[in-house]
Amino acid sequence: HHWGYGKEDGPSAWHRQYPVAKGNRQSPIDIIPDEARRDSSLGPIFLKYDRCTSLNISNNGHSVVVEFNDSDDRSVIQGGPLDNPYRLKQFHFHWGEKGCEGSEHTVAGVGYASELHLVHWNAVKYKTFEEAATAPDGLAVLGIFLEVGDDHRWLHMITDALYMVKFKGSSTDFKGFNPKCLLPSNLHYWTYLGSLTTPPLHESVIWIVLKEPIVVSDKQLGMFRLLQFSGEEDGRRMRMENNFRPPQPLKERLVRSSN
Ligand SMILES: NS(=O)(=O)c1ncc[nH]1
Ligand SMILES: [Zn+2]
Repeated sequence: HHWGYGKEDGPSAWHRQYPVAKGNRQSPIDIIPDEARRDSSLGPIFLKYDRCTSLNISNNGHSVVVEFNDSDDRSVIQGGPLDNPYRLKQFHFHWGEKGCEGSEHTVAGVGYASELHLVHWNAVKYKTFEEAATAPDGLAVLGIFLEVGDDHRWLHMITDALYMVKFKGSSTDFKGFNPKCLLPSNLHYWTYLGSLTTPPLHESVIWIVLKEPIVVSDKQLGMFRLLQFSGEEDGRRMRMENNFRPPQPLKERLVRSSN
């Protein structure tokens, strides 16, 4: 009996199997810009992504995930709140069924249509992603909001592949993709200490959430909703949408802001 996003197995039920769901540094959160502390010691983030490290795109039953070769430092994020480079492991999306909700983080109570997460791990201090994923400074996730408007000129490279991974457990080659094409022009960000937003909800993430959303069309977002939570053999069709966790209590945390 696996976790999901439905009424019975969704975010409000996760604490039964994953008690850390009620922990002190859970994600996502509602980011309140006026309450974030502008921190001049927070430098710019640097993203060095190598197109040769992308491997495959797959449907894991919760989202669509693009995985990367993380055997060296060809694709890393560094700077900002990070003490060393963190290696890109995968990116994935969260989205809703209509334009006004679907992101995980919200900004002053307002949600976006979707949110892209680029997941990186601290390969300087830890030997494997799995080990890093349970350490308080093990992961760095870059969050990028997607808002609905014109077509995104490069997102079609992902949406064109979605028909190949319609069902849970499907995967296909996805070589030569550089996720740098999915970044907004401005890399100003908020940062805070949080967790994975899906089970096991480990409190191991330094979150870096970009202030500027990217713009994608409703048509492009609609392609994500053609994906299924369920496998090909499953009788019931389960459209993949609303795969987002709502904001969690901030507790004693401070959100910092780059300039
Ligand atoms: N949504 S998230 O980026 O916090 C995540 N990555 C891996 C598992 N969960
Ligand atoms: Zn995510």
